Amino acid sequence: MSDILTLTRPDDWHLHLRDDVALASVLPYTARQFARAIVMPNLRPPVTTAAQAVAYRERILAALPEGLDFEPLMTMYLTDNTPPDEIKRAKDAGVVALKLYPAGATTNSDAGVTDIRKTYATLEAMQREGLLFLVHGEVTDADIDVFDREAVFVDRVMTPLRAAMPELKVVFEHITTKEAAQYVTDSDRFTAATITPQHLLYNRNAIFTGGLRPHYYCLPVLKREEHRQALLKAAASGSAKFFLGTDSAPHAAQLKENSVCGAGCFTAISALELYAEAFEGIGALDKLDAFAGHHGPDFYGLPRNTGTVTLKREPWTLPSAVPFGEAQLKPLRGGETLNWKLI
Ligand SMILES: NC(=O)N[C@@H](CC(=O)O)C(=O)O
Ligand SMILES: [Zn+2]
Ligand SMILES: [Zn+2]
Repeated sequence: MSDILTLTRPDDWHLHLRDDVALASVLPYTARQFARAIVMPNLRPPVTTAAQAVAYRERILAALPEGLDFEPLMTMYLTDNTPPDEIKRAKDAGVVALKLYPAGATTNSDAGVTDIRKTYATLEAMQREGLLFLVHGEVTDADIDVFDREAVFVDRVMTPLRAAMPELKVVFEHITTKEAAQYVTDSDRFTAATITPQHLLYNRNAIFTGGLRPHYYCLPVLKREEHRQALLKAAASGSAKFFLGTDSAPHAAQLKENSVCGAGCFTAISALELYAEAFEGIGALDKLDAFAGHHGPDFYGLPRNTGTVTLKREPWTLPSAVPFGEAQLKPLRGGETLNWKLI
């Protein structure tokens, strides 16, 4: 059993960096591990135009500490009213993808899409221009059980969408169920998925162990053990359709530990260590390099990174809280021991 793990320098294909002082607080954690990240556009107000994406990119680069080499890959927030002609401007501005937030599905999704068919002309423009479509895959109907929202999304939205837009590259973000893993496995080369560390490491019991644990609450919510097993199998299958996307989603601790707790787990501080633990747990450490460093750039049509990062088997204790502007941020697993350490 080796105590050193050298990986192709990875990218994070799903990341929330927020803005202003929050951005400055969390960006260094990502930039020390990852060469690039797909930056989510669910700011308040959301990043809905190419010009806003360019301005956000500038703010990220301005917040990047000296000496860290990191490239933010920008996305835009799709609304019912995103004009098809904004897609050309997006492409010219270097935007790589648009994001679907079904209205009401998750954090800052109130400006999201109310009916995907309203956006088809814009999706057609994306298909033409080669922009990717990133999907928060949950239906929002109040009569659908929160644990079933992803599986229902597969039938009600994904299947018709793929039929209508067969050559649009779609990333089913942060998948959490065996239904989604199966759907992506069975689909053609235009569909892929990201998987978070928390959905590989935990089932829904983690939210309820000894009391309600807000820092394990994200959306889509953690599922039953059989789903976690299906995700592990997909991630370690070697299939190029599955790749790393942390969905690291910082929320101030006082807002997580509240009568209404926002959805999101902060994992950027120890992302690679968490993935290493998950892959090692099923004896698949040899599959981590391709999952973290190859499949993402290949699907996006970008070059793989040339550098490497190294993890060492060395127990260390994750801080229980870190600064988040004036507030505090509590990492997933904060205060606990991790077995791998990025060096
Ligand atoms: N995953 C989450 O629970 N939260 C994300 C939004 C998202 O990715 O759905 C956030 O922005 O906080
Ligand atoms: Zn989401
Ligand atoms: Zn997210």
